[in-house]
Amino acid sequence: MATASFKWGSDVYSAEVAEDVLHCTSHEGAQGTIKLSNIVGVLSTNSPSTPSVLFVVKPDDENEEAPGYLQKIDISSLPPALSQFLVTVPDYLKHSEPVQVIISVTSGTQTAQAVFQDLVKPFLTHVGLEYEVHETKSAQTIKELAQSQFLDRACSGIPQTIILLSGDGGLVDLVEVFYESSRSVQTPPQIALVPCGTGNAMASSIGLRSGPASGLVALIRGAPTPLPTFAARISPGSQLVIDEGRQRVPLGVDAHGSYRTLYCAVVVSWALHSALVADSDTTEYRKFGRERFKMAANKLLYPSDGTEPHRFNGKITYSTVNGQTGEVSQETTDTNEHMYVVVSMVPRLEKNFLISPGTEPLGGQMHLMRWGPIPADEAVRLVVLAYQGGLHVSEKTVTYADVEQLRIEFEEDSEHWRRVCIDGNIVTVEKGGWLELHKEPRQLLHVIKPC
Ligand SMILES: Nc1ncnc2c1ncn2[C@@H]1O[C@H](COP(=O)(O)OP(=O)(O)OP(=O)(O)O)[C@@H](O)[C@H]1O
Repeated sequence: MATASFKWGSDVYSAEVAEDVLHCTSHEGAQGTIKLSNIVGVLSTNSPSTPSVLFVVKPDDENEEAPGYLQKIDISSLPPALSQFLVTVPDYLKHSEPVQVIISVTSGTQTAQAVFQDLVKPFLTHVGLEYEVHETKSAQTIKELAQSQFLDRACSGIPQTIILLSGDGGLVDLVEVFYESSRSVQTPPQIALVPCGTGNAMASSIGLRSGPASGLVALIRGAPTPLPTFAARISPGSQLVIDEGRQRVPLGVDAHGSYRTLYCAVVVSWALHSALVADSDTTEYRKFGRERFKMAANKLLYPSDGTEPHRFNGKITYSTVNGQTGEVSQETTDTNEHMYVVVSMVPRLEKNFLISPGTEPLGGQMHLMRWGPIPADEAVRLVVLAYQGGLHVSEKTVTYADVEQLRIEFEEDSEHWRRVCIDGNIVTVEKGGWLELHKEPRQLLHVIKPC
C-alpha cells in the first residue's frame, strides 16, 4: 500500500472506495491509496464540488499509535462510502477567540512538538482556523496560562477552545486552577485532548486510543461534555512531593482551617499504585514511556532484599448507594492491611489498562479497586487481568465498588508508605492523617468527547 511513500500533489483526484481503502487517481494517472481508518474527516465547506479529505499518513502502518503526519487532498466527487466521514467545522472551533494550543514539551517521550508540527498545525491550517500556540517552559506554564488567560475569559463569559498536547498532567493543571479559584466561571472552556503523555488516562477513557491522531478525529467531530471533578480533602500537615521526590511543599489548609482540598478528575490512589507512580516519576524512568510503571512495580513487588512486598496499614471506609432503593450504606474493608488501593474516576488508566470496566467515561462515578496483601505473583496476575479487558474485578480477592465517598485513615509510621497519588501529584499525608474523597458539584471545564 502506497500510503507512506506516495507523493500527494495539489491535483483534484478522482476517488473510489474498495475494501476499506480509498483509491485516488490524479489527472496524470498517478495512483495513491488511503486506508479509511486513517481518515480524520472530509470537509466540503470550501468547495462542495471538490471535497477535501484530511487523512493521516503513517510511516509505520503496523504501529497504530505512531503519530504520522496530516495530509489533505481534494477529490472530484464524494464516493458514497465516504459520506460517513463528512464533517462541518463544529461550533467550538468557530469562537471569536483564536484556538489556544498548549504543547507540553516534556510529556511522555517528548513528542508533543513533533505532533504539533506534523498533525495539529496542518489540521488548523487546512480547516482555516486562527490559533495561538503556547509551549511549556516549566512545570508551571499551564497553570500560569490558566491563571493569566483562560480563567479570565471563562469568568467573563468568553467561549474558548483549548487543545492540549499533553498527558493527563495538562488537564490536571487546568482543574487545579479553575477549581481552586474563588472566581465565578460563566463559560467553561472546551478542551480537546491530543494524547502525548505516558498514561493518557482521560484520553484513553473517552475513546482516543490510536495515538495523537485520534485527538484530531475528536476535535473535528466531538461533543463538549462537562468534566466530572472530585474533591480530595487531606488532613493538615500534608505535603506535596516535588523535584523527583527530593523536596516537599507544605499544602497548608483551606480557609476553614481543618483540611486542605485538592481537586481531581482521574485517579486517587495509595499503596502499590501511588508508590509506583511516585518512584517512576524521574527523568531517568520517563525515558522508558509506559514501561516505567511496570519497572517501578516490579521493584516494589519483588524487593531486592528478598522480603515480601510491604503491607500497607490503614482503615478504609466508603459509602455506596443501592441503585434500586437509593439507600446509602457505609462499609469498611474486612482488614486494615492493603496492597493495592485505587479510586478511579475513569475506566482506563492507560490505553489497555482497564482498571474500572464499570465506570462510564465522564459519567461522574468513583470506583474503588482494592486488594489486600497477596503473593507478588498473584498481584501480577491480577494486573495482567486488568490489561485483558478488566477481568480482575471479578476475582474474589478484589474489592470493586461504585462509591459515593471514601475515607482512608493512615496507620503507617513511615512517610514513605503514606504517599498518595492525586491525579499524578504525590502527596505525603502526616502521621495519623487521613484523606477523604467527595463528588464535587461544580462543573467548570468541558472536555470534547469523540462522537
Ligand atoms: N517545559 C517543561 N519543563 C519542565 N516540566 C515540564 C515542562 N513541560 C511540562 N512539564 C511537566 O511535565 C509533566 C508532563 O505531564 P503529562 O501528564 O503531560 O505527561 P505524562 O506524565 O508523561 O503523561 P500521563 O500523565 O498521561 O501519564 C507535567 O508535570 C508538566 O508540568
